[in-house]
Amino acid sequence: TRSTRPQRLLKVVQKHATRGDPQSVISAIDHFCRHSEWAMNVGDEKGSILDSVVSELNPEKVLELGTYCGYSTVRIARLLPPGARLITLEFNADYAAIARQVIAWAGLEDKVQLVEGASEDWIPRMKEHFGIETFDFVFLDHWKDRYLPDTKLMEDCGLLRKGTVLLADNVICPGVPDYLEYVRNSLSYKSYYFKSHLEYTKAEDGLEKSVFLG
Ligand SMILES: Cc1ccc(Cc2cc(O)c(O)c(C(=O)NC/C=C/[C@H]3O[C@@H](n4cnc5c(N)ncnc54)[C@H](O)[C@@H]3O)c2)cc1
Ligand SMILES: [Mg+2]
Repeated sequence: TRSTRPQRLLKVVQKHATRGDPQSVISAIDHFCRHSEWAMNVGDEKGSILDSVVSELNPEKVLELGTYCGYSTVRIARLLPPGARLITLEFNADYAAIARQVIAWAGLEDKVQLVEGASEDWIPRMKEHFGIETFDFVFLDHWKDRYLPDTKLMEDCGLLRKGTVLLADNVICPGVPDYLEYVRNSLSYKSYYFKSHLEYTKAEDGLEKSVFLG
């Protein structure tokens, strides 16, 4: 039977990227998605904004919701200081299997813990299962109707501290209206919109950076 797009993306990484070189993995995926098959990675343009937010923050404890093929996982993990940890949640077993191999090809498996399961099941278990007190940085890029409930769940589980940064992909396209309304109107967040484009296209999209105020 025909291969899947994530399988073809992994093949491109293994053919064109250099083992242990995260930038070559990122470039191989971006070239494939721009010239062969579009895929829902955060992409190079929004990815540069993601890079700048991570570099400025230098986070020790990072959570990513929605691994997909591991593109943003690699983007974030490559910038983390030694000893820092990224936990990424992915409930599709096929995508998780591809992402593990992409992350390994980039040589970042020591910084990344890919957990196969649903965010709503694992967010409440972060403290007892992973010994996480609070996260410094959270990247939201999973199903768009889960951004708001999962943010409230992280608040309720005490996983956010004064200064924790949430960065949400796709706040315009596909759009997350309920999440935007919440972080932009809640007294518990200071929110900023980074205007950009939907990955590999000319359509408008953007990232929303929201700082939890405690
Ligand atoms: C109209 C329209 C359609 C599509 C686009 C294009 C477009 C552009 C984008 O950047 C996008 O991020 C998306 C998008 O839909 N992303 C959803 C991404 C899900 C991944 O996360 C996984 N997952 C989903 N919920 C959970 C969950 N609870 N726990 C654990 N993993 C979860 C899934 O298993 C997938 O691996 C779409 C633009 C406009
Ligand atoms: Mg996205």
